Amino acid sequence: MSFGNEGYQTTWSEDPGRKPSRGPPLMGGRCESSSSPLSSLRRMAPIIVFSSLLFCLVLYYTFPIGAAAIYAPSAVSETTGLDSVTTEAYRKRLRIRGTQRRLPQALIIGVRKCGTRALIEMLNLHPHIQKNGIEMHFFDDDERYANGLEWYRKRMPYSFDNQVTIEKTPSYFISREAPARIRAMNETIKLLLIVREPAMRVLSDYTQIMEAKMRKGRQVAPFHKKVLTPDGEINDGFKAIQISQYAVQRFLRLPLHIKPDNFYFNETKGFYCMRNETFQKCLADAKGRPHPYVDPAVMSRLRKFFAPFNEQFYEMVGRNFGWPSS
Ligand SMILES: Nc1ncnc2c1ncn2[C@@H]1O[C@H](COP(=O)(O)OS(=O)(=O)O)[C@@H](OP(=O)(O)O)[C@H]1O
Repeated sequence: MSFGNEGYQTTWSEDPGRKPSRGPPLMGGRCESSSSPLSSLRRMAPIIVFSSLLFCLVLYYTFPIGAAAIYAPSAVSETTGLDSVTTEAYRKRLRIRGTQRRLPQALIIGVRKCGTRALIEMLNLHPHIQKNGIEMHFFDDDERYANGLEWYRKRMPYSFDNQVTIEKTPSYFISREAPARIRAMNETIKLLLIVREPAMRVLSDYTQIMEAKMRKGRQVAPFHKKVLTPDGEINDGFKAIQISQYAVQRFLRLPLHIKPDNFYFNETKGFYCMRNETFQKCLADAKGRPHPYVDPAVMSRLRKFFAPFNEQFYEMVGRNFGWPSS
């Protein structure tokens, strides 16, 4: 082949799959151009693309989330070491490198119907928190407890070592066995207790029980018949009333992260809902059910009954919640 345009074009025209290039060749005819860096690169291109694809596939199937962790290092949060992709993947319980399942370092131990779900969901906005989504009933259920701590640990979500794993089971608060068992696991564990005006908590508890029974087509005694005895005394044999007689305490010592902006009031729902950069959510309809109408005199009776217990509780936690006493 000759140098110049002609030779160059001839070279390409021998390969009908390639388009002729405009202008002169960089280096003479076929033989010479095939040894140029550019044409070597051209020949190598399919091999490079194929090898890269193969490499990505191997990487993807070996470390499904590893690829996401490598991708976007610039988006990694300074405080958490997590980027939004890995956080999201993490929340879906996929394992990423550097994570493992850990025993909880904090527990929401109650109180039932006092906003325990709202509390765990709101805490979970903090990137140093990793919640366990379901109530484990590990410390208050003999059969589950007999499975051992390793069984419990394996049911916890994956977390980084700078994250606090948290679980909520409100009935730990009313279990005789749970305190000693929790202490045996970790005597420095943080316990969180959320409380609510006790008479209203009883009504909330009753509403849930009532709804569950009605769903099964069963009869439900009206509220006043559950909370008062036939001679008008407080029925303190009613479990919901026993649960509302509080005691215990709190705290986590985490860097400040969750801010007022993370909450907004939803007029329709009548409750605060949550949001961050990537999502917003309200709790499901089972939270914040409309309560049945109750004679105010019955609520007043309940409040009088709870008043001395509340005083003891205020003293114990060093805070007066100012709940009504009539
Ligand atoms: N943000 C937000 N959204 C919805 N609901 C909220 C919220 N904050 C607190 N609450 C109150 O939470 C009550 C339910 O409490 P729990 O989650 O502890 O219930 S449970 O024990 O897990 O069944 C639920 O009780 P009811 O109103 O009686 O349904 C709510 O009053």
